[in-house]
Amino acid sequence: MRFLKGHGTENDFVILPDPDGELDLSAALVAAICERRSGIGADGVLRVVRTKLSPEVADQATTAEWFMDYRNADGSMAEMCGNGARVFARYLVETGLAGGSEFDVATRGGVRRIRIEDNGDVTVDMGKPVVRGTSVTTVTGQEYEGVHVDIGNPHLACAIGDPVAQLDLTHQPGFDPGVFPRGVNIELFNAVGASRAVMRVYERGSGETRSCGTGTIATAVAAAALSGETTGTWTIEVPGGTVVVTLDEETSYLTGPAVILASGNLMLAE
Ligand SMILES: N[C@@H](CCC[C@H](N)C(=O)O)C(=O)O
Repeated sequence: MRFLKGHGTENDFVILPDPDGELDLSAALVAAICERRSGIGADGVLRVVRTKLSPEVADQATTAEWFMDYRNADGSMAEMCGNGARVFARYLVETGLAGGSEFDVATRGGVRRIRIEDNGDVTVDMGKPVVRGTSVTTVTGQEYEGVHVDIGNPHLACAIGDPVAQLDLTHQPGFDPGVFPRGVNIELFNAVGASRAVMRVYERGSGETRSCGTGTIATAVAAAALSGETTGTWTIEVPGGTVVVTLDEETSYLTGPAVILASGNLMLAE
């Protein structure tokens, strides 16, 4: 099985080209691939398959030729992955499967418009984030309140007073399963000045990662809300780098680098 490895601000992915939809990608195989010692190691898998051959998103095939079939490191499926979409787009461009500076990609969360910037960064139109109220998380016994943001997938973005660098995120933070029956991605951030935040994240299905694109959108929404705003441009610093989030009346945009760094042949059993 051919594979590539890539990352977006160190949120890392194994890419599996499967244009004709022949791969039976079980949760166990995904978890084995993502395992950092006995596998290749990654936060998730991006299967590249023709949209028209993927019944769950076939209705998107009129605009998006390629479907980003995203899986978390534990093998679970997610609706959307912002950094994954940037890396997926980089793969399509580098292999000639997509041309021009703008094109669409199919995802479980709907069609996402991609723009390749002049400096090589990739921008994803992430759609309009929906705020669904507030909830709380518990990290090493400390409770933090946050904003429940839906950006295709569920997030709880919490502005905290403690420095995020000092948090212990080696264990699953607590959350209310009544509010998040399918689990939740939890962002903890410190707002720095008027339009900057420092964020860490504990992702559903992957644990702590060094960046989360959808999480940076949720953080921008929560950070903006602190000053009573719903629009603006936010720079979000994550352990793996920096991304820019723009919120406007209609939608949100995620901009940042995306890198393909290796390719090879995977010999794990299919
Ligand atoms: N890292 C991603 C989000 C991946 C999905 C998430 N773990 C979930 O289960 O919802 C991103 O960059 O958005």
